[in-house]
Formats: sequence, structure tokens, C-alpha cells
Amino acid sequence: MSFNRLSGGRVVARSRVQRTTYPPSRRRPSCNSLLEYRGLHHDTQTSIEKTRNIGIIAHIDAGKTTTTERMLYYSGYTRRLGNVNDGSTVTDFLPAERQRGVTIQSAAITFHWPPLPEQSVRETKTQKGGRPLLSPSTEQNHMINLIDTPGHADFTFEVIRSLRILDGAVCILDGVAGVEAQTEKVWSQAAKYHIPRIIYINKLDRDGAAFGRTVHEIASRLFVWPAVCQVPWFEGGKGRFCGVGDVVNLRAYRWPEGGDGKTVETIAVDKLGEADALFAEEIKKARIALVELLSTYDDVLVGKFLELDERHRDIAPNDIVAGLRRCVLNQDSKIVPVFCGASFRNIGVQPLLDAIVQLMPNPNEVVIPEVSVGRVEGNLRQLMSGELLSKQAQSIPATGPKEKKLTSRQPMAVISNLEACALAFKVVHDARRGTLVYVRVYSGNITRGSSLYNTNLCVTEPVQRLLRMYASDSVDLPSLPAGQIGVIPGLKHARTGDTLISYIGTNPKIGPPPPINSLQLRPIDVPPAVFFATVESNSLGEAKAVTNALELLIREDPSLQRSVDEDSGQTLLSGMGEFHLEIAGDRLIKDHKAKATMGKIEIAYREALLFPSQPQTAFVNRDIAGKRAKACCTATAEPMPEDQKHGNSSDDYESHVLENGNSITTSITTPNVTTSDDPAETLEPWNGRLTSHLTSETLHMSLRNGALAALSRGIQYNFPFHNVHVSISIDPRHELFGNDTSTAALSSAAREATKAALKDAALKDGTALMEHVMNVIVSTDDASLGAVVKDLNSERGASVLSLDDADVTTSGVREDLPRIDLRKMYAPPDPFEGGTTFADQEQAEMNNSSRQRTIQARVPLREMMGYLKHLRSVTQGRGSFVMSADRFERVVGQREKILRKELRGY
Ligand SMILES: Nc1nc2c(ncn2[C@@H]2O[C@H](COP(=O)(O)OP(=O)(O)OP(=O)(O)O)[C@@H](O)[C@H]2O)c(=O)[nH]1
Repeated sequence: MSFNRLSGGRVVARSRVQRTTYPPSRRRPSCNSLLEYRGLHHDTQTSIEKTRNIGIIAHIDAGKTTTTERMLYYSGYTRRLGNVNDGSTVTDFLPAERQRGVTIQSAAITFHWPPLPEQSVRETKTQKGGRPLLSPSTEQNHMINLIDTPGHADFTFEVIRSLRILDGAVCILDGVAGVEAQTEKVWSQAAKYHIPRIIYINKLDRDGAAFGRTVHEIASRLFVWPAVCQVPWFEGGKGRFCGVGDVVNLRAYRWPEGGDGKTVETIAVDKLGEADALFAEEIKKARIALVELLSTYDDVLVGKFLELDERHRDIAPNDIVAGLRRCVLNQDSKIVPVFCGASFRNIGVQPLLDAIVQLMPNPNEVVIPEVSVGRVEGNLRQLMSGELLSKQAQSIPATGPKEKKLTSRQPMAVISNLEACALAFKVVHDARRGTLVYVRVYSGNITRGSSLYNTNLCVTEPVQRLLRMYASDSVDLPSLPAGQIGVIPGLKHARTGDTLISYIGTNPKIGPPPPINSLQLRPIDVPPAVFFATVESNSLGEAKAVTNALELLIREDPSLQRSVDEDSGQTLLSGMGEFHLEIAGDRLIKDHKAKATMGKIEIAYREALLFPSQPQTAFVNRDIAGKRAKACCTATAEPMPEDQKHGNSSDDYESHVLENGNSITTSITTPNVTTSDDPAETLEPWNGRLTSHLTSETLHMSLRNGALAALSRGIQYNFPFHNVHVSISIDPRHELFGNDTSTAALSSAAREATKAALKDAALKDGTALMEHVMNVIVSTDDASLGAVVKDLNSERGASVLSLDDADVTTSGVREDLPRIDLRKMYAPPDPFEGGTTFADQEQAEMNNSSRQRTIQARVPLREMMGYLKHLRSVTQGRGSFVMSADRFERVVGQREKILRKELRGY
């Protein structure tokens, strides 16, 4: 990378070695407190081009938090190096994180690279002193909004919600373990959101670290071309890992042993001594490979290459950086730059920061976010140009004067009133500041004192303050422009995934006018919960407080779900994994101070129908919340038909396929139904039964909610239903009763009718018990392979699908991605594994008993409970695994008998 800043530094060593501080100046600006210092940062206007919204993603324990801590230290944000092992990190600030040394929630932190105030002071002096000027690219100060995400698979939702709003990611690999199962998972999640990525191979100081082997794994398991931008430097060839070779600038950086990493020696490649001659050769070799790889995809670089008569070394570093950047941004190239270091030993982090600002996109360079207005979908650019609103207007039949007025409204007039559009991607309850809602602004500007309309919940909330977060600290902001990430404290309703808009002239009671009030950024998908535990308050008097604490917890983490068992009245908390629920229980009691007890963590099974029901009609006529509620509808339930895979809808028919594998169709049986808000128009065809508050949309939604409630509880085992199709029909001429037919009445009727249908379907032969079967990928060393496979087969009822199959990824077999020809890619040889060619490397790997092996198996979830502990003991701590829900399967035979006894006691 362009490390020219080093050449402008203070020379204190031998003439051919420059020893400099990195970043060059280390003194803090003259201000009294850390917050004042951060305020200084904030006051500096950072343009959108110099903003980077970046995430750090990886398998558990790869070194995300350790690397983040170094970034904060070198950027001047912290004064001392925090460490995971002694619980002193900035980003892992929750008590549970510090206790366990694992990241549980993603932490957002903002800093500048290079550090702004001190650098600008120093550079002015340097230039006056006649020292070399910095290159333009490194002179520019960038603001990095960085999110450190958890690596544990149970907290995948934290990663997903962070990826949703990030513009780029650094994927950290453990140089010993290589590409691990969870690496593949987060990698493919980032690919799903089209997030440009760079890779940092960490822990190269550890025994068994193998950079070359890891580079091969990047190609074979992540299906991308590794662009090796750095090669590791082992002193004298096989000594201590002491630095990196910079392939772009043809120089080497060495970090003296034991320091804090701020002092770095820079040595031009031609000046490396005899002892490191092989290393110098390797840097030159890597340069040729890098230029050739980039030339395959980047026409501009090919032009430069040809101009220079194909002399690889003569291409200017800036041209290579520009070519790399184009490849990173154009993901069709499948080129991913690779860097290396040992963050714990303070080696390699500053060049990684340079790479982030130079190669990662700014918010204007990323894929345009998807949005929807009503039922019309498109992207933000189409919305801002008015195109989406015009489409939306054409999609509604203008049946009444009110609708005509709305649809004829000029789209651009509506858009010009849209002051800001943002996505809430995280909610945190902070003991000091109350609820903090993290937002990413996608268009316009959120200002302090404005109001935000939540288009998911249809409520308006005031923006009393705006903050920029520095992990657990913050600084107030007057406004938050598009492309930025910030925090709004004090919002009472906003949840993760809600779209918030600021619209000029919004009536706080009813919100902005339609259709802009239905504007939604693509929501964040919540994965299904697979484990649950009971939560009981310690006394009746505490029950309310426990419910409130649970609600706060769920608002923070929507991958947790709360339900109440109708029979026992017990509250159930469901989550993504054992560890997830364990931490949730811990936080409920310790952080939210709930006086409650959490029961044993159990598996959430499902029930399925074996036969269809007869139609069942329910008629509700009672008081709900002090108001008369009267409605009637008819439901049938059946095992989900094969063709019911996609939802569709019109005004009198809505079919939804739900995430839990069920589907619901609601239909209005009278033809020619109108959906106007105007009672005068709806009275006639619906025979006077429809009230002004009841449009076809709210009618469908109420029926669907009722059916959903009935499906959440099975007939035989009380587990939610799975793969059931429910049809609900309503005849508005006879089954709606004017203003007495409220949404609550409709939901209640739909719930009762669906329940009756489910019972009727189960009359003949009960329901089938369904269990989650997981797709499990175990990584272990060669020596433990036999024991792990035996245990999976004989103790866990697994079907082992493959061993070391390169086509297998955590999400199953990946057939869609083209293979990388490993013989055409460059990776330096690993000094400790022998061999210089690809074949040598392969042979060395084959002979190596610590080589990582991968087993793919399908295993019932029940048999995976407590597996991590067991795997660690079988593999002497070297094994790890990830699993993802594959499908539900019916439990039959002996296994059904055992489970039935366990669940029902007979
Ligand atoms: N030897 C060595 N150890 C490292 C290095 N980087 C991190 N570690 C250690 O690896 C362990 C895990 O580091 P973390 O930084 O917590 O890893 P993480 O990826 O943030 O972990 P999770 O967030 O829990 O997934 C800690 O004990 C670190 O001290 C490194 O470069 N060399």
C-alpha cells in the first residue's frame, strides 16, 4: 500500500533504515479531556468522500477485538492498549463480554485515520522544514465508523444487522486456523449485501501460522482471487515474525520486539541485507503476481503496464492502489486484497488502516439501497427521482375523489419535503442515557429538534439529541447527514429494522401523507429462534417489572422472542442458540436488574398437520377492551401444498408465505370490492358493513394476525405449527357489522376459526412432531478427525455428508460460484511447512497432522446441545463448528417415542 507517510518521518536509525513513528506524530492535541479531543474530531467537517463505514467480521477468536483496540490506539483515540484477556477493551464493554472475553454485541466506534489534529499540526511543520511532502492520498484525513461484530454463531443476527448498514468489511482470518466455518458464513452474508471486502491474516506470530496456506484457502473456500499486497517477514527466514513486506511500494516494515507498535523501521526492498535476501525476492515475486492479477481485470492498469513495456516494478504504487480499489469496488472481479500481521504483537495494524481508507468505498460508492413505497419496490435513487412514487400512483385504482387527489400529487413535490430517510439498525438500553437507537442515514439530513416518523409503527417521535458514539462514550451532534452512522437517544418506540423519515409539515398525530408514509428501506431479516427457556418472576409483585425488562431486551435484540404458554401462563424466551439464551438470561438479571429466574434451555420443536380440516366458522360477539367486537369468518387448515411457496396479493386476496414455513391466504369473497378510505364509496358495494377505518389492507392484516396467533401454538405438544396452510375467507355482506367490526374483532374471529380448523385437522391422527435438523460443519485437526466422525455417527445420529469437500460451505454445497484455479494464483511458501511450489505446499499439508479437516454432517439439533464443550475435549481444544438450520424433519419410530415421553411424560 502507499505507506509514503513513513518516508516523511523522523529518521533515527541507520541511513538505509528509517525508524519512524506510525502514525508520524503521537502527541495529543492540547485539550484537557478525551471527550474534548473527540469533540475536536467531530468539529472537523469530514466530507462524505472521506467517510468509511466499515465492519470487522470473522470467525470467533480470530482477533477482531484485539485489532480494533490497536486501531483505536494508533488513531489516538485511546491512550493505552486494551486487551481482551484482561477485560480492558473499549469495544467489548458489556460486563458479560469482559467476563467471558467474547464479543456479544456489535460496538460502533468513530475515529480518524490518520489522527486529525496532531497530524495537521505536524505536517505543516514538516513541509516548512523542507522534508518530503506526503502523497495526496495519505494527506487526507478520513473518518472511520467502525463496527466490531461478534464471531460466535449464536450472535449471527448482530453480524447481519451490522452488515445491512455497512459499506465495506475487513475479514480477519486466524493465520493458524485459516478459513474457518464461521468465516465462510460471514463472508457469504457480506456477499449477499454486496459489501466490498479486504482480508487481514492475523496471528502470524503463533506456532503453526501459515500465510501461504491461508491464502490458498481464501481461493478454494471463499472463491475469490487473493491479491497478496503484503507478505510476512520472519527474521532471517525462519525466525520471529517481525514485520511485513509491502508488495505495492516494494519495501519492508519491521516492528521492534516488545514495543507498542508505534515505532516502525522502513527498508527499501533493494536494501534488505543478505540474511533477508529470500524475503526481498519474495516481495518482488509478489509484485509481479499482483500486477498480473490486476491486469486481468483492470483495463486502466493494463494500459499503464503496456506503456511501461511490461516492467512490473516500474508501475507507480499509486496506480496499483487505484487498480486495486477499482477491483474491490467492482465485485465481479472477485479480487480481494490480502494483508497480514499479528495484532496482539502490535504488528501490521497501521498499514491495514491505510488500506481501509484507500481501498474501501465511501458511502456514495456503494450499491444503492432498496426501498419500497406501498407495494412498489425499487431503489433509493428511483425514489429520489420521483419514479417510484409515479409507479406507485399508477398501481392504485383511483376510485374516489380523495384517492384521485393523492395520486395526482406531484411526486417531486412530495420528495422535496422528504428531509431525511434512515434505518434504525440497533437499539441499546444504556444505564446512563436510556434507550439509544443507532441509525444509518441514507438520504438528507437528520437534525436535532426535528421529528421522525416511523413508517413501520406509524408513530412520530422527536429527535431531542443526536450523538456520535465512541463505544460507550459519546459526543453531541447538531445534525447527521446522509452516509453517516449516529445515535438518537430517547426514542420510545423505534426498533431494529424500522425506517425513520423526517418530512416537512408532518402532522405528529397522523404522520406524513400517503404514500410516503409507507416508505421502507429493506428490512433486516430476523432468523428463526430454535431454543427457548422459561422466565419466571421471583414474586407476583415483580411480574410487571420482569415483563418490561424482557421487552427492553427484545427491543435490543429482535432475534429473541417472548411468548406466553396459554395453559401454564409461563413466559417463554426463545433465541438462536444455547449461548445466546444464556447471555440473554444473564443480561436480563444483571444488566436489566429483573428479579427473575430462567429455566432450563430447551429445543423449540414444531408440529405439522397430517390431514386437511373441514371449513370452520367462528362468530365473535363480545366486548374487547370495553368496546363491542363483532365479526365472523371461516377458516380451513391443511398441510402446506407444494405450490404455496410464494405469496401474492390483490385488493380482495392476499397470500403470504411466512418465515416459519406456514402460509396464510385471506380473501374477501365479494367481487368488486373497493378500498377507498372514503366511507361514502365503500358503503355501497359492501352493503353498508365497512367502516371508514377498515380498508381492505387493514382487514387482511387483522385476519392474518388472528391466524398467526392460532398457528403459534400446537394442538398436541403446544409447539408452533410448521408447514401449515391456512385459508380464511370473509363475506363482507354478512360477516362485517359496521363500526362493531374492529380490527381486534376480526383478529379474534380469525384466531378462533383457525384454532377450530387446526383442531379439526388433528382429530383423525393427531399432529406430527417436527425437529430441526442442522447443517453442521466441524473443523478439526487431522489427528482428531477419526474421533470426531465416530462421535457424530454413533452418539449423535448424524449423517456425515462429506469430508474436506471444497464445494461445501456452511450454507450447503455451493454450485453457483466459479472455482479459482489454484495453480494460477500466487501465494508465498510457508517457511515452517517446507516447499515452494503449489504441489509442495499440498504435499506438506497432506503430511501435516495439524492440518485442518472439515466434516459436513446433518445432525438433529437436540443432539448438538452442549456439543462445543464435547468437541473441545475430543480435539484438545482445537476443534470448532458452525451450524445453520437446514430444515424441519418429522420425528418417527423409536425416536418419536423417546421424545414424546420426554415432552409429554407418556
Ligand atoms: N498470539 C496472538 N494472539 C492473538 C492475536 N490477536 C488476538 N489474539 C488472541 O486471540 C484471542 C481472541 O482475540 P479477540 O480479539 O477477542 O478475538 P475476536 O475475534 O474479537 O473474538 P470474538 O469477538 O469473541 O469472536 C485473545 O486471547 C487474543 O489475545 C495475535 O495476533 N497473536
